[in-house]
Amino acid sequence: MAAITAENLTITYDGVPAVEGVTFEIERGETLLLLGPNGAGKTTLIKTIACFHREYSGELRVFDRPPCEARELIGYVPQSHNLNERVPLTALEVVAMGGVYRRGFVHFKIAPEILEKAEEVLNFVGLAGLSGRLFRELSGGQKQRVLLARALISDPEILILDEPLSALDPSARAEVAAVLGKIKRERGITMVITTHDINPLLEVGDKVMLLNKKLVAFGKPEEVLRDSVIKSVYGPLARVVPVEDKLFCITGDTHLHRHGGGGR
Ligand SMILES: Nc1ncnc2c1ncn2[C@@H]1O[C@H](COP(=O)(O)OP(=O)(O)OP(=O)(O)O)[C@@H](O)[C@H]1O
Repeated sequence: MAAITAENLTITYDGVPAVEGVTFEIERGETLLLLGPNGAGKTTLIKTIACFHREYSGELRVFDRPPCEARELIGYVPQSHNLNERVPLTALEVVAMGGVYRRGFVHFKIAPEILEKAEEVLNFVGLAGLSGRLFRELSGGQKQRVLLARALISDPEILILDEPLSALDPSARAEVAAVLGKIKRERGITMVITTHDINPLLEVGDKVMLLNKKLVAFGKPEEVLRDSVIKSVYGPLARVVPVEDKLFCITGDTHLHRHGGGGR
């Protein structure tokens, strides 16, 4: 069954297109890696799938429903969390909040079954021992895993992640990528993940979309990650090279610059 279907989808802000004429389909359980340069429309597309943005034309279906009728199926992890870190919330409380909000109202006291579920998902993301630690005192990779747990607590059918690896160092990126792989293998959740750097995520990606306002390419990683395709968006120095039997995509985009993995 298709999890997400888009046909000739154009998304606008006050009539100005940010995403134009995009057609694609993602099956249940597949992971889509959404790649593209700054301003390509990645966040716009995922916000529209998650019903945070509604100005679009063409067809968009989430499990065969309009996005705004499928909201309870979607877990969304934004690029920067909206938690006020001056409030001393523990990791467990942050995760439990995901379970509370999903029910449409705010409790002052979190129900024991939600706390129990929060412990379970924290364990799933490998943070069982840190449930009592203050969120603000965690490392970047640990925070990102707590935010994943917060989205997982409501058992979403689709998990949408906006740049889950940005601002993390290489070892934290590998940690978070490993948890995403576990979510895919063990929970079979459909995922849409935006990224500037596709390399740490290639293992989890079933499909890759290269977006640059219009859809440049869409398909299996080996179909999309070809020199000619990558060069058409990122310029003549971009390329795809095999490294130890895996593809490595050099686009000159953020992470590669910051951490010296190659690039322009
Ligand atoms: N709220 C908004 N109002 C008007 N225009 C917007 C709004 N949000 C985004 N845009 C425009 O839509 C286009 C796509 O932006 P979007 O944030 O979706 O790109 P992106 O690929 O996620 O970029 P980045 O990688 O830099 O986050 C840009 O031209 C941007 O200026």
